[in-house]
Amino acid sequence: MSHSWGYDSSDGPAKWAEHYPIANGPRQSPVNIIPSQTQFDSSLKPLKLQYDPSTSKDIMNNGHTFQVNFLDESDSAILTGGPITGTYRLKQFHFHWGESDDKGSEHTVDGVKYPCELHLVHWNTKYPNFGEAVNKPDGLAVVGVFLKIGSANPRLQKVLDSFDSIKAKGQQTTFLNFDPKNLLPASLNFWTYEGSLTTPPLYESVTWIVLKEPISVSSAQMAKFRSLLFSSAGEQPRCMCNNYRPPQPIKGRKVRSNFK
Ligand SMILES: COc1ccc([C@H]2OC(=S)NC2=O)c(OC)c1
Ligand SMILES: [Zn+2]
Repeated sequence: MSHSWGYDSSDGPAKWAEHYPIANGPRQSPVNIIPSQTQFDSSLKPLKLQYDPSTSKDIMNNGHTFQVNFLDESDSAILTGGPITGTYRLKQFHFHWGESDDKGSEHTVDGVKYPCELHLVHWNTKYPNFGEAVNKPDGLAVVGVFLKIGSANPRLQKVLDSFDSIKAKGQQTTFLNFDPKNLLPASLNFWTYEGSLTTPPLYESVTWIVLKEPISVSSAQMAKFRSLLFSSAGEQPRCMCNNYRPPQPIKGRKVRSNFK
């Protein structure tokens, strides 16, 4: 049975290595991206995200974040191009955020934290399913999108409106006809590097594709993220926030960009 973990001082990122020694591995995520130390790679292909809103299924509070799950039995919602070879299928997306607007993202840029970071999770169809792909070195491709405080983002509204139904851990509700393409910025300029899951089991299975351009979120919308709970219904309520891992050592890895 997997060991319970969280984000408090008693069970958070500083303690994960006790039960998940890969936490100190060679390709851990997130990392601090230092643009002046990244390398432009002209061989990187344009990123191609072909999503199908009819594949969105439900939205759930898993006790660590909330995630929107997608039907992934066919190549309806796929990621191709960029740094990856082959076809990766969209499985879910979720977010990480802080207790205040000055922190919350997992990746940082020149040490700058954003209030929130979106992860669009895709698995390599060379494997039969997500469960088989999740621990393979080329198993996953996660597109990371920063959220920056500004005007309210109407494209987040359907997600925010579902929060009353998934306030507590384990709660889930139908979430149909949502197009995650609407959560992407105008530019698909990206940084890419080889990394890992950012929570236990911390598998070193992720090709990271972090978009340079953030999308907007208002401070009021961020406050709604913080209305969710880590705790189950009936338990002492614990605010779902600060569910981010800090940047990990780069350990000689190169971060490449598809832009100059
Ligand atoms: C079992 O599936 C998992 C488990 C953990 C993660 C974490 O790794 C990243 S990245 N964000 C997370 O919350 C995951 O995301 C792809 C998928
Ligand atoms: Zn994540």
